[in-house]
Parts: sequence; C-alpha cells; structure tokens
Amino acid sequence: MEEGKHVISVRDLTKEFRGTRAVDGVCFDVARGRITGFLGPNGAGKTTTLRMLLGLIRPTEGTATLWGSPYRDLRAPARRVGVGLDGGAFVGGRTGRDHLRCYAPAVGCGPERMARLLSDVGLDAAADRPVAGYSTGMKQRLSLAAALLGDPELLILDEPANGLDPEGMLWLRQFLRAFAASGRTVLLSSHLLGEMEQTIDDVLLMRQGRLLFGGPLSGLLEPDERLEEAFMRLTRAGNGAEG
Ligand SMILES: Nc1ncnc2c1ncn2[C@@H]1O[C@H](COP(=O)(O)OP(=O)(O)OP(=O)(O)O)[C@@H](O)[C@H]1O
Repeated sequence: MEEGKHVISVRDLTKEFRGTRAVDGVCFDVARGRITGFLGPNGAGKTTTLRMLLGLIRPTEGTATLWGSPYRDLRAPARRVGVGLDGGAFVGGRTGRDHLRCYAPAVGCGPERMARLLSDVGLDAAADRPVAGYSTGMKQRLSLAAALLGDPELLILDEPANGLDPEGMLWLRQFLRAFAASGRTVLLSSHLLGEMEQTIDDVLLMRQGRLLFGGPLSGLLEPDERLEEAFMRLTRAGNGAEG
C-alpha cells in the first residue's frame, strides 16, 4: 500500500455542464491523518468535485486521484473509501439494520461489526424500525454507519452534520477527530462553519468553480478572525466586479 503524505490529489480539474464551468481548473491535495473541510457557497462546485473524485462523473479536463490512482482503478475501493453523499439513499420500508445488511457482505463486514457500528452511531434502539420513520439526523447517522462498514482509511462526507442535534454534532466531531488521530483521513463538506471551525485541520474553499484557498485553517484565519468571517471576506471579495 502507498503510504504517501497525500491521500487525494486533484490537478487542473474541470467540469463543464452544457458550456457552464461548474469546476474550473482546480488543484489541491488532501493530507493523510487530517480532517479537511471542503467549503464554499451554494453552487461553488464542491459536490461536482467530489463526484469526479469518486468516478461518478467524468472530468472535462484534469485528474482526481486517490493514493495516486483514479477511483475506478483502486482495488476493493469500498474497503478503502467510505462515502456519504446526498445524506444517503434509503429504501423507506427497510430497517436501518437491513440497510447495512445490504452492503455489509460486499465489504466483508460481519454481523458483530454491523451491530457495533449501529451502536456507535447511536441507532441501537431504532435499528429495527423502518428508515421511513427516521429523522434527518437519524438518517445521517445511518449514512455514516454505512460509510464505515468497510473500515475505510478515508471518509468522504457531504454535509454529514446536517440535521444532527447538538449532542450528535459533538459526537460526530469527536468521532472524526479520533478517526483522523488514528492516521486515517477525512474530507467533508459543510455549510456549518462554526462546527467546521472546531473540527477541521485544513480548508479547501471554493467559489464559482475555482479554489480560493487550500491549506491549514490557521493559514486562512487572520488574527482573532472566525471561520465565518474569513469565509465572507473571501467569498464576497470580487462580488459585483464580475459579470
Ligand atoms: N448534472 C448537472 N447538470 C448541469 N449543471 C450541474 C449539474 N450538477 C451541478 N451543476 C451545476 O454546477 C454548479 C456546481 O454545483 P455543485 O452541486 O457542485 O455545487 P456545491 O458547491 O456542491 O453546492 P451546494 O453547497 O449547494 O451543495 C452549479 O451551478 C450547478 O447548478
């Protein structure tokens, strides 16, 4: 297994949808053992970038690699990369436990680990109820459990904190910190900047398809500045000057 510093490398990544550049020549790396927050206003191009990284859509130009290879060339990718996009897609009539059961065999997850994951994400009591009756936060927890089934080295999560109550957010933050402290890597997008500020090590900030900043959180913030203020400073700069 490659043990390089960078788990994800994106170079000159571009995606055009019918002439619109959703992602425009983006370059960044994501370092191993760190939590990287993927930030930007609505429509900045975050999800499109993640989808290219995961081989769900093809770049118009450029490359996005994991451990030096495109996602499609990884061996057993579901064991190496845990993914939570779009809050998870669920069959409403299925129970939480059955949802995990559908994916567990493919990634070599046995019933004991599955039960432990359900307990870890706080779904013990609800595991045998249909997902249709779950709250948004419960679906987020189930989506995270599904991403963890293969005991991955890398977690890619799109808005994992949406709908979590304060206790759920604290739990998620502590969980992700412990995950990264064990040498594994997290890339997560979120609009919850207060929460992100307490969680992330590094920041990727996009706006209008371009990367405005990539680096340690401490390098983004000016003295005494909060992440929300830095976000506004950078994403509002130039507004009105462009067509
Ligand atoms: N399949 C598609 N067809 C056409 N345009 C698309 C498609 N997917 C995304 N776009 C456009 O690409 C741009 C970037 O969208 P994207 O979903 O990547 O942004 P985002 O940063 O994830 O936003 P949000 O924070 O709202 O989730 C938007 O203008 C969006 O309308």
